[in-house]
Amino acid sequence: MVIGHTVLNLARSHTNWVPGQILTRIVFDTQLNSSFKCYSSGKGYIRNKMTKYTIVMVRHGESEWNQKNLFCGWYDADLSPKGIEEAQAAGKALSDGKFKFDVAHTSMLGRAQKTLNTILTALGQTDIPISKTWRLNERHYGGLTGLNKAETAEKYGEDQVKIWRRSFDIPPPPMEQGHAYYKAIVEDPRYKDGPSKAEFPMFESLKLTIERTLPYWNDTIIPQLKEGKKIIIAAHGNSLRGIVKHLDNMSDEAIMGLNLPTGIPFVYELDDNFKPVVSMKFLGDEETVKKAMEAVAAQGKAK
Ligand SMILES: O=C(O)[C@H](O)COP(=O)(O)O
Repeated sequence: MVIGHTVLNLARSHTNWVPGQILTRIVFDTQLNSSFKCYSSGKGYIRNKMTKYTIVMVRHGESEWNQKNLFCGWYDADLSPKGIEEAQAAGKALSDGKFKFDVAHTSMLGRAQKTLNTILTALGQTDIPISKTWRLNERHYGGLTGLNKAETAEKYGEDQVKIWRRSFDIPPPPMEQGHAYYKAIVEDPRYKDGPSKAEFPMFESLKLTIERTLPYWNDTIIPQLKEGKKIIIAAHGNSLRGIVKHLDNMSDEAIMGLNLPTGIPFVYELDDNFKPVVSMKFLGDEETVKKAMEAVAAQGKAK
């Protein structure tokens, strides 16, 4: 059975699970025809590697541009009312799970920062240090920024939109100087300390996104984990997909099938080599997570 087989392979590659303990985890379907499958077994598997570090990540709540189904990227769209509710629910889930954090990391974009603040408010932890970095920004959607995803699929075809949205290394077309949002992004004073002119993207594939996100993971997040800090990252669909791909050592093909839902926190437990002992454990019920992932995947369908 494909699902069980996939779980076993993923599990073995991470941790040499052995039978005996209940485990529920999200896995990726090898056929890539749906965003993910859930697997839960009464027999399950015990990990024989120890969790040394725990880190929580969350994609921001629904933004106004998610709600309108527009390619957003580095445009600073606010949270929609539903996105605020999602952020509040994320805070409640973390509070119910008794999570506490020492530090938080987020992007330069308001939707991620607001999600983080809403969560920290729910946890009574608004006083912890918050680091903001462009390296956790959403991938830059280039010339597609501001276009409606469904209309773009009607015009260029769903396959092309899927390539733009989910291929590993095929970028969207660049954002030209005359683009409606060029100035709003390039001249935004929040970027005065970086990225440099040379680093400032005009488009990004997932590969390029990972190339600027991973240095932050390696040089900032990992050292803090080593210091014993409890960390939450509030960021974006594609900057987080990059981190997930790295942590789970997913192939360029497999990552195409992953669509992260808005506003549902997920937990990674890592061993002493920063390899996952538990991958992407969502703080939400399976059905809700599954539906939310499918809805993200469907944004690129023609109407
Ligand atoms: O930038 C955007 O439009 C979204 O936040 C992520 O979009 P995607 O799911 O189409 O990659």
